[in-house]
Amino acid sequence: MYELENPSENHSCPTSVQVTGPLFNEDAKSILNNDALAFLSSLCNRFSGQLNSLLAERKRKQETFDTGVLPDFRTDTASIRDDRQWKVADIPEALLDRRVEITGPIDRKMVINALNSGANIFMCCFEDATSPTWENMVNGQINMRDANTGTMAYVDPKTGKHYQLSSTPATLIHRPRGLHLQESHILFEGKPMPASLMDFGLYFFHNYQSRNARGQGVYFYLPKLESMEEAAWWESVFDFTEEYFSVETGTIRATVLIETLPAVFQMEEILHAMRKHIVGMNCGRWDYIFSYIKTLKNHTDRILPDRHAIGMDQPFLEAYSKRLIQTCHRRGALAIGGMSAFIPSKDPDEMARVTQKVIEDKRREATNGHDGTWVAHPHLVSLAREIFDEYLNGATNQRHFIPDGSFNSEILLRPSQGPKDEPGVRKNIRIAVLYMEAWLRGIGCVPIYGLMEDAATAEISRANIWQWLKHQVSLDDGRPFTTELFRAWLDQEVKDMKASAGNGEFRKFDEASALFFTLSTDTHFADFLTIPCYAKLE
Ligand SMILES: CC(=O)SCCNC(=O)CCNC(=O)[C@H](O)C(C)(C)COP(=O)(O)OP(=O)(O)OC[C@H]1O[C@@H](n2cnc3c(N)ncnc32)[C@H](O)[C@@H]1OP(=O)(O)O
Ligand SMILES: O=CC(=O)O
Ligand SMILES: [Mg+2]
Repeated sequence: MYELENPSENHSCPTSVQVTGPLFNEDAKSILNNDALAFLSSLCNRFSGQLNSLLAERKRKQETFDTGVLPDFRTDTASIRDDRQWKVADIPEALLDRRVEITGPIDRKMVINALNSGANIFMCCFEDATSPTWENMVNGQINMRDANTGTMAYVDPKTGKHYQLSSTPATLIHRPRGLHLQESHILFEGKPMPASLMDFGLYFFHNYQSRNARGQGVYFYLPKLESMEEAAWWESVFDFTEEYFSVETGTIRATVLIETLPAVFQMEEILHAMRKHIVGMNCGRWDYIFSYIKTLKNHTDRILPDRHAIGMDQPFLEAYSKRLIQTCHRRGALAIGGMSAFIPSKDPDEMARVTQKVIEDKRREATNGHDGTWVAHPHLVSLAREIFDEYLNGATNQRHFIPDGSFNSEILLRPSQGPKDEPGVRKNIRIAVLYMEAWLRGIGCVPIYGLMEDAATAEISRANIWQWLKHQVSLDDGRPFTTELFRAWLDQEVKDMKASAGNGEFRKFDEASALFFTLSTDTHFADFLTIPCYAKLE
């Protein structure tokens, strides 16, 4: 049994938790009220120590991969995989039809636009698409609260345009920050609290009643898990929370992103560990590609070619998608596809190309057996819906379909071929610097060269460059890719970008390029670029 604190009592502020960020308005004060802080304190008290051990275990595993060991299926959990009987809990009605899911950052206008977009689901992203300034994170919670009570409205100060929620909004799913991130504006016992617990805890605290009033539970997308132990940790957080607030087991429902290479070898175990709360898994393809590079960074036989040559038709990615579908459908869970990063263009020729790319991607996913997919922009919702409608033929999902094949470790790890050239390096430099520059200004998702770029996609550019430098790969024209060459190209590109950006707009260029140079040339590969960037955020 847990020691419960009654949430209806008016707690005084728990001394173990200290808010150091400003409570900048009445809404911010109400989000961080004493009862909410008491709950955060209970979560930290019970779960932050375990979280530190899980993060230490990630490092330990990575050290073995760095010595040349390859990820593989676990022998100690074979009985979970071999037992054909168990299934995940029944999926609630509100989460059965997920043909189209729009994702987006947490600012007020975007939240309203996404909820009104006609998609089945809106995955509101506190992770890849958000730069976690204190103001962004607190405002994000205010927006979530108002979205769930249905009272959300907004007037754009630039255009005067008025926004309000439609009567049939998408179902809201909250994506908290990953386990690796901390929130430096809330201290638990004097140290920054786990960001995942802050986002999860505040979202649950402020929304479980309004969601219950709509006849729905509280839904989460969980990012960047690496093992069944991490899944079991989340399951305990859910059990604890449901007991703390005296709500039914299964009030919380989660969809887990399979977006790390270690996790693809433990999908059944993750479903099993979370079987009371999990409803599905999602192919978070961008972080997955990043994780492939990161996990295998020392393996010279698996260096990835240029980022732009890595599409879902690569054998290792095709196998990942199909194995995820096979695993989910066998266990009664949904298998959601990933994000095509193409975004609409005002140029008709470019728009025709984008449309074709998105159609190809969504067709591939529907044919593989996914139950639904992600889009990055409201204008792509109907395109994705038409394709899934066509393939699902009137049904809301295709859980009955189980792809054939063994999708073993050989194919999941199969090396990829493709170009390694100067234009690829230069593009990676530009994307990484432009993205980090925006992030340092509090913007977590930006359109760059017709693609949506967020923390996951920018990581691929950063990791591509680090890996090529570490191994001094030979470019296709025969030149070794050295630090000197990189420095010269980085300086040229930054000069160019500054010139075309105009005065004042890109205030953080120098900071971003200095950080990027260090991240790319350091002998130690930083686990996530957002960790050193966060230290510079405010
Ligand atoms: C790898 C992953 O993790 S994927 C998941 C995380 N990433 C994301 O969620 C990315 C989501 N997409 C976006 O953030 C945006 O589409 C961007 C930043 C790429 C482009 O945004 P913009 O430059 O504003 O695009 P654009 O000018 O075409 O927008 C047109 C309208 O659509 C809205 N819009 C665009 N994308 C979205 C979105 N994802 N959600 C809600 N509204 C959106 C804009 O707010 C704008 O609204 P307005 O006409 O009322 O002003
Ligand atoms: O979160 C999604 C991804 O592709 O990364
Ligand atoms: Mg991701």
